[in-house]
Amino acid sequence: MPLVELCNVGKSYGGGDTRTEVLRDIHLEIEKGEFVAVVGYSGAGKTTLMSLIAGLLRPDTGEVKLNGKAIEGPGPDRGVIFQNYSLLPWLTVYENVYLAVDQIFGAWSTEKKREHTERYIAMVKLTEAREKKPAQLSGGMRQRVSVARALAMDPEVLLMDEPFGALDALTRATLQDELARIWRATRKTVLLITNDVDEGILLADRILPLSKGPRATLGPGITVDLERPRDRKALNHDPRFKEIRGAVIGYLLGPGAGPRAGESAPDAARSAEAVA
Ligand SMILES: Nc1ncnc2c1ncn2[C@@H]1O[C@H](COP(=O)(O)OP(=O)(O)OP(=O)(O)O)[C@@H](O)[C@H]1O
Repeated sequence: MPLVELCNVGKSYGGGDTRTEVLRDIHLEIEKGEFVAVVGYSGAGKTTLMSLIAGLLRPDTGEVKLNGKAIEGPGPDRGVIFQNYSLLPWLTVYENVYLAVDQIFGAWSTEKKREHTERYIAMVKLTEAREKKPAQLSGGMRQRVSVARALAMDPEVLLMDEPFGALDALTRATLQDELARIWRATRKTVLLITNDVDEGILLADRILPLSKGPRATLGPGITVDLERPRDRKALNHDPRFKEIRGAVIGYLLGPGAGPRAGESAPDAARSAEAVA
């Protein structure tokens, strides 16, 4: 049984003349321990898809399941990381993570909760910044806190919605490498939503392209059979990497999947268009 399963899912916003069908016929299965990336156009419905799995939205049609059971709302079995950090500004790095640990593992001894908190802060290399408040941190550091907090809650699946989208290119690359390292160490099930094709290929086992909206749907899964750990510099010269990139971009730019007015293309597709 897949850990996460979406079957024939559809979602619209609004009603009457203003009704927009954002997602249609979404089928998705994620196995335990798998790292899946959904890559798609801005405005196509990526956040809507994530919110359905997070339990923040209900589908109009179809079913969204975790471990075979319909998702009724948000829960600690799904750790969600959004683009805009969502940390509590009046708490330190340590307190932000500890609060989440305490909510989930309230029955543990204080000592055990402290150790657990410290371990995840160390995992994202923030031990030295543990007493700082979010306003004193860079965007990359804030997002590391979000990752530590989500992982410390030990969810069954980590849902990441454009987690590095607000970061500069160098910080983004560093955090991608850190996420890859953490994933290798934890083998946590991850669903990453991104508009960056290369990010998806660098990190995931499988890429699912999301076609243009409205009525966006997932294209055929593309397996990323590149050895790990993956070296971003070496990948640029790897023929298999280029093949996978070509397949994803080919689908996204192909008939029926390209951008419509008001939407922007995923990063690599945009540069592929410029070259073409
Ligand atoms: N609450 C809402 N009410 C009405 N329309 C909405 C609502 N939320 C999203 N939409 C519309 O649904 C479409 C998909 O939005 P969504 O945020 O899921 O896209 P996205 O792919 O995550 O975009 P981005 O990459 O820009 O964040 C957009 O056209 C958006 O304007």
